[in-house]
Amino acid sequence: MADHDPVTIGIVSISDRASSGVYEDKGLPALKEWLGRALKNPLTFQERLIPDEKERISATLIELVDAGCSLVLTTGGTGPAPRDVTPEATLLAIADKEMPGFGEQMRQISLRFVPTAILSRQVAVIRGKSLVLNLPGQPKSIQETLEGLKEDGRQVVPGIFAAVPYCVDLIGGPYLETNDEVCKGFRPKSAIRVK
Ligand SMILES: Nc1ncnc2c1ncn2[C@@H]1O[C@H](COP(=O)(O)OP(=O)(O)OP(=O)(O)O)[C@@H](O)[C@H]1O
Ligand SMILES: Nc1nc2c(c(=O)[nH]1)N[C@H]1C(S)=C(S)[C@@H](COP(=O)(O)O)O[C@H]1N2
Repeated sequence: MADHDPVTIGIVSISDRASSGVYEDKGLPALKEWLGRALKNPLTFQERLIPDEKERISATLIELVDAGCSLVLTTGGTGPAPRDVTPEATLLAIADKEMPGFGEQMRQISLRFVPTAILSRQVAVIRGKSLVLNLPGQPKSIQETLEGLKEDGRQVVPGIFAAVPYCVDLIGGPYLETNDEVCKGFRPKSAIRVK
């Protein structure tokens, strides 16, 4: 059976300059492109491009969770600069639970690409039936963190997305199915849906 659960995904680009038109936003296109390649499910995106403002970020994340997004991905605003407040907006205002493994793994992956990876304070949280993940702002970091590092086709460091489908199962969301050549989602055998 080729049917896959439909899924609504919130994608949020957080950048003062992209949201005010100083430069073109590359975060939302990069997120859509990668998720479209990685998932077999029919996808609906809810897109937002907003400045680095804590209240605005929290309100946007809450709105997307309330709109039924099973997954919400942010990009940008995770660094140490005064206006980088995405982790605070994600944690303090909207989290039911923190999921520290995602941020830890992202920094491990990113260290294979840039030594400044440790400057990214990204977090992941559960709110209701939604998983909210912060990614760094550099557009190329989206693929790097979601997909991990491959060398000669071999997965050297797993991307964080490998753990997303099972996490979404556990919070009562749709059954996400990955294109394994992009990113192989991992589930324990007992959680694999029989076709
Ligand atoms: N949404 C985006 N679209 C295109 N490029 C971006 C975007 N966000 C970040 N970048 C690029 O990545 C770099 C580092 O991102 P960072 O989030 O630290 O930006 P920033 O210096 O805080 O500024 P801003 O919030 O105005 O994007 C930026 O200088 C820019 O070159
Ligand atoms: N994979 C990856 N992670 C990365 C980067 C990158 O280029 N690739 N840039 C780093 C840098 S320079 C910073 S300052 C932090 C925070 O970035 P942000 O404020 O754009 O979210 O992410 C880090 N993580």
